[in-house]
Amino acid sequence: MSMTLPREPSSFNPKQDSSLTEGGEGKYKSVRELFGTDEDVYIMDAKNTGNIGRFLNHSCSPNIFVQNVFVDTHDLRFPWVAFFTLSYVRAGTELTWNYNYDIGSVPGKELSCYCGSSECKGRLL
Ligand SMILES: C[S@@+](CC[C@H](N)C(=O)[O-])C[C@H]1O[C@@H](n2cnc3c(N)ncnc32)[C@H](O)[C@@H]1O
Repeated sequence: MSMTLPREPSSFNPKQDSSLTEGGEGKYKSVRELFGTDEDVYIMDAKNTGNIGRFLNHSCSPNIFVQNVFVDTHDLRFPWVAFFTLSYVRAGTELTWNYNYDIGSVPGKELSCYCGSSECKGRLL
């Protein structure tokens, strides 16, 4: 018999988590500053921890796509972020998705794309 523990939305305040700060200085840069103070946003940041999905690379010709799925609540703020294949994928093939970042949207940040696709746009950011 398998038991499934209830999955609760968690709250997280980076300013209260001492593992993310060192000597009062922020150890990791928060992306919260990219949003306005009046914007009520939830950010899923897998930089330091997360499941295997955080290792999926971007490709300009991806073989999977991402979709929000509502499993344990219909609260739009707490979807499961699910990946589905776009077509048959042979075992051993790297799974990649299109990050769909807006190139030039993060001031001072440029990221070249190395997906290797013939349709590569050359940049992630
Ligand atoms: C979600 S992580 C993917 C896993 C990461 N490659 C790793 O080894 O931990 C996203 C980061 O991987 C890198 N990355 C993913 N796809 C890329 C691509 N097509 N070209 C260049 N860098 C990529 C970028 O540094 C990006 O910020």
